[in-house]
Amino acid sequence: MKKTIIKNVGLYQDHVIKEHQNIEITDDRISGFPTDKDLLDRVYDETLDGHGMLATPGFVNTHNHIAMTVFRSYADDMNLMDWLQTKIWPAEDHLDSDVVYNQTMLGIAEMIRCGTTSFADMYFFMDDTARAVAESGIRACLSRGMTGITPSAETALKENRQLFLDWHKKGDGRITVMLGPHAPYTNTAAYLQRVVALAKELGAEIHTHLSETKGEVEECRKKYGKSPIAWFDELGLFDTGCLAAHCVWVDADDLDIMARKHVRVAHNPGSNLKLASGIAPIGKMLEKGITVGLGTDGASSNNNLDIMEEMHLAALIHKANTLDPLVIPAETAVNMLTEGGAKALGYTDIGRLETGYKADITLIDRSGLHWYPRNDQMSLLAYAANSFDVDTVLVNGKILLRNKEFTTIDIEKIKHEAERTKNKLFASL
Ligand SMILES: CSC[C@H]1O[C@@H](n2cnc3c(O)ncnc32)[C@H](O)[C@@H]1O
Ligand SMILES: [Zn+2]
Repeated sequence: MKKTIIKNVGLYQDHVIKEHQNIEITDDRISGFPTDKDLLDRVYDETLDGHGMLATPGFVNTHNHIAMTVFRSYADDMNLMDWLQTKIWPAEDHLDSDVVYNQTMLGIAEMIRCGTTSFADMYFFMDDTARAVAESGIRACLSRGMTGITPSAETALKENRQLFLDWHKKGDGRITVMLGPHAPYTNTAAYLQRVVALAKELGAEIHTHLSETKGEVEECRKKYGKSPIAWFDELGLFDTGCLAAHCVWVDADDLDIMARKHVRVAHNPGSNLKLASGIAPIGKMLEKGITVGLGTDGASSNNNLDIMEEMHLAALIHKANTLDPLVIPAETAVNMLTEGGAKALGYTDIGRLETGYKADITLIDRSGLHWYPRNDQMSLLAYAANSFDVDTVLVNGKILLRNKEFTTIDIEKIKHEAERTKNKLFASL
């Protein structure tokens, strides 16, 4: 049994920050909030000084294609379909397991440095992604992306099944697996029905892209006479639980279906802006009680994996889009970064700093000039803070970043390998 104490820290709970608190961790879970007096006769294996810091639930990145770090700043200023069809999909044919493993390590390091403790991913060579997750100590929800209209359709189904059998609830329980049908426009009804059958057989949830662009919705209506949300609902894709990325072009009927079927949304404001996809009606989703978390999407459409930036964007763009300054207040933005994100990934004991919850914790250094004067700390966190303030990151009670230094990752090796595998991939194009 390992006992860790975080002493004298600002504690974020239910949108309230209490100063001078202690957080006790036993193995992988928060075991209490002892008083200073309690600490006098307790002995700990590890002590973290939280003086000047704010402890928040670890940040959650609900939608990523992590190994796409290799395509960072490779194809910019294009819309989604041009970007996918002319640049990304042809280049992805040249990926291999060495590229995916090393680029995943780079992405994991970037996310940990930005305070992220868990992420959802959909990509290829997911066994290598799982290996990098297991080694680095981060938490992840992984799916093999599946496109039913390509020659890889059969292999993809087999690989996603095997990924589930090999990795679901593995890596000290840090890894979960979903099924990843890519999108309505890359799949057929017959293939999606096989995905649903597999989901029911395994008890697996679904991670997909839905209603990302106006063109996607128009094409779906023309082909099937209904919206992508209605089509996926009819095919049963929401029946075992679904994490849907984007949901930009959804109407009132779609929102009703999403609320009724408990579809959880990964909101990717940076990617939606950069690919000129549009702005999702997040205020309306929240009004209907739909769970919403934040995602970066891959590093090629963002172009970084800094989830605090997504929180800032989410806190700002919806105000301008709806002309309502109250649509996403500071505490809602912070909630999407933490608890909302954790719920979106299907976690039931992650996303809050409470006794019994997993010890996924981000410590934020509040010494920067932008943290002064101390008016409203929720506002400072949502609007003024940035990821350079992240000082310490714990996942499952284990310290992955301490005083802004990695504890499990050799960062120079990661940079070298990222450059090597990028050169290898681009030489093969
Ligand atoms: C089949 S694995 C995942 C697949 O998704 C592609 N992708 C990356 N970003 C997006 C996005 O915003 N919308 C749709 N598809 C996206 C990625 O390149 C892989 O091919
Ligand atoms: Zn995506």
